[in-house]
Amino acid sequence: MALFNNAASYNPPLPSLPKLSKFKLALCQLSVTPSKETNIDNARTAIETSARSGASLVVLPEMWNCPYSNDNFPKYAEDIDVGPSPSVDMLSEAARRLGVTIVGGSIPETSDGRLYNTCCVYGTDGRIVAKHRKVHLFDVDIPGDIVFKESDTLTAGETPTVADTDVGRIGIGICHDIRFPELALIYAARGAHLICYPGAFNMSTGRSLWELMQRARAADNQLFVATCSPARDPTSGYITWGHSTLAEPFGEIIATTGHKEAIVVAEIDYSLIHQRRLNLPLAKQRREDIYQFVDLHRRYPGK
Ligand SMILES: NC(=O)CC(=O)C(=O)O
Repeated sequence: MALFNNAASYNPPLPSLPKLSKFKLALCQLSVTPSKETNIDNARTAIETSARSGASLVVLPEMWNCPYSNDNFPKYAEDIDVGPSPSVDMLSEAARRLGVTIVGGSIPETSDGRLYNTCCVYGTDGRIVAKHRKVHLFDVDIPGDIVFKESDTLTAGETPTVADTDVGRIGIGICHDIRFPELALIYAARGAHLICYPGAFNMSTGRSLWELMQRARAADNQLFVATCSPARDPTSGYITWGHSTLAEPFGEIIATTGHKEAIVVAEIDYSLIHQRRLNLPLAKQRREDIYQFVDLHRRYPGK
């Protein structure tokens, strides 16, 4: 029985290797304070430290410039396209000055009267090469534990996002986006080497799901997955799990950290993608005679 309409064949290409196929990645697990200026200064310092450690790719957390709450999102929001945007200016300047690619975590974005949870990717020339607006908003209701409704203030993005950079093709998801294997499947089908998920899982979902989700997305799609969380602040209204992590194409964890402020530096070698896909050729074993994959974005580009 076909579960999906036969519009596209899911046969992820072996992605060709980018300019830099072996490089260091840094995950900056930043403390987030009520002062946006302090957050921007801290992020700049962490990026500089990462570059000094030899990182070619630096990843920041979800909502690194703004304590995570619906009250704060409008107060800390920046208009990325029109400006002013001190967070974007800092990231762009740092990427260019240090010659690193930056997956700029996420910040609240204001645009045409709406708010989004948005991640920009910066090339080594400082230009924004991709902008991802979180497509799955985090609405959760676990009575006695956690209630949060991003949809009270935020609007969901409409498209998957792939960035072509010096350090490969990178698919972007923001936190709750990691729970949707379909998004990761699209990135794999488009030849991504790595999926980056800036994220801020909380103490409840973090314990049970944070590691599981990233290892699953890496193993399902036989590519690298990197997550980057804010550091845990037990006094905050929304306490984050931490544990920023890099997983490889078999789902093994290459590097991770605890819940305090930290920079995780680890080496990525994309030849492992080829090796793992030879070891276990899932693309050839897939039963497209009984189920098929539809990449709706490819079918309706621009939607
Ligand atoms: N910020 C989020 O999307 C949080 C999330 O997904 C969680 O599980 O916590």
